[in-house]
Amino acid sequence: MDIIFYHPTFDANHWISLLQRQLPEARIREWRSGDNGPADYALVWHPPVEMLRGRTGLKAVFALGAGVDSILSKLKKDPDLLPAGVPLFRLEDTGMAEQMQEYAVSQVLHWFRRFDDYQALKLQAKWEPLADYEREDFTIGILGAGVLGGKVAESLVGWGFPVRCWSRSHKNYSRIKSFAGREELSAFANNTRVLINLLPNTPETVGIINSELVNQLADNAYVLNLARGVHLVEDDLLTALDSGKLKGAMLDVFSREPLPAESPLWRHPRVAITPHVAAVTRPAQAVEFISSTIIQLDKGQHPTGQVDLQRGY
Ligand SMILES: NC(=O)C1=CN([C@@H]2O[C@H](COP(=O)(O)OP(=O)(O)OC[C@H]3O[C@@H](n4cnc5c(N)ncnc54)[C@H](O)[C@@H]3O)[C@@H](O)[C@H]2O)C=CC1
Ligand SMILES: O=C(O)C(=O)CO
Repeated sequence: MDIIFYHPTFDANHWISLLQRQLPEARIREWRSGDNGPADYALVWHPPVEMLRGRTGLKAVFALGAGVDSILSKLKKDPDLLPAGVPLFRLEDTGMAEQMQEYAVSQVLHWFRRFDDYQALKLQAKWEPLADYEREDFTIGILGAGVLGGKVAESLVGWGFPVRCWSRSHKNYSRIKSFAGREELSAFANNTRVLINLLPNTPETVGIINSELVNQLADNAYVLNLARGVHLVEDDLLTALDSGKLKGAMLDVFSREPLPAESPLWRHPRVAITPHVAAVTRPAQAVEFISSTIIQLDKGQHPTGQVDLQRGY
């Protein structure tokens, strides 16, 4: 079996040696421009069109991340980016759920324990104990209840918060309230105090965190955007922060990355920012998932993780 690998920044040698350990029989190489040699599988991130053009003999292409929005948006502009009929797989969890849980739980607890208020008081040298927040007033609403959103929901239930999620179809959770479809979005938003976004970027989800949605949240709500910048209408967020509807926001992703220095988000006192690091690809776990998927495909099985190109995730 021949495997080609391309990533603009990852250490290809490290990935190839991890893959070789899992798939000792495979011939694995870093793809470079001009390489038209044989390939059964391709592992890619931001691949040049030349890499996969016409490779209809591939058994699968693996995206080296959870979100496939960038590859699908480039595919719309250039249908040669992926060979027709070849399945595209994405990473499912591979260590990202744990990272998302760490991020979401730590920030929810930060807001719940009013560390944002105490930081503001500290800057005024004020010693002032504040009233505690109650968990029942701290409903967490998670947009997207997939591989990552589902795990984040479970961890917040473990901390005793009321948790609800919103997805395309209803989920059968015992302690998480499930809402589905546009018709239930308002009911989901109503009384949500912390809105966490873990949706994929598709034409249906772009701009979903806008004034209309934010105005339906509980007063003094918070927004945690962990998915993609285009989900959030940044001007609407700033308006809601300045009107007092929102108490704070923590953003990991932005419609333009890196976030330009002139963005008012950098200077807003109630906006916290991280540079798209909520959950990064972990090579060893990703390689384990990819190798096991390859083995299943070679046996004619139907592993999970295949992207539905029509649905867009
Ligand atoms: N900030 C970061 O570092 C990272 C961000 N991400 C983002 O997180 C996203 C989610 O990842 P996974 O949980 O693995 O995806 P997933 O595909 O397992 O879950 C997606 C969820 O969104 C729901 N959904 C999709 N379209 C919908 C619609 N139109 N209406 C209602 N619900 C809808 C699905 O029902 C599902 O519950 C990725 O697509 C990626 O953009 C992923 C990894 C790292
Ligand atoms: O895997 C993804 O989709 C990411 O955003 C990685 O940072």
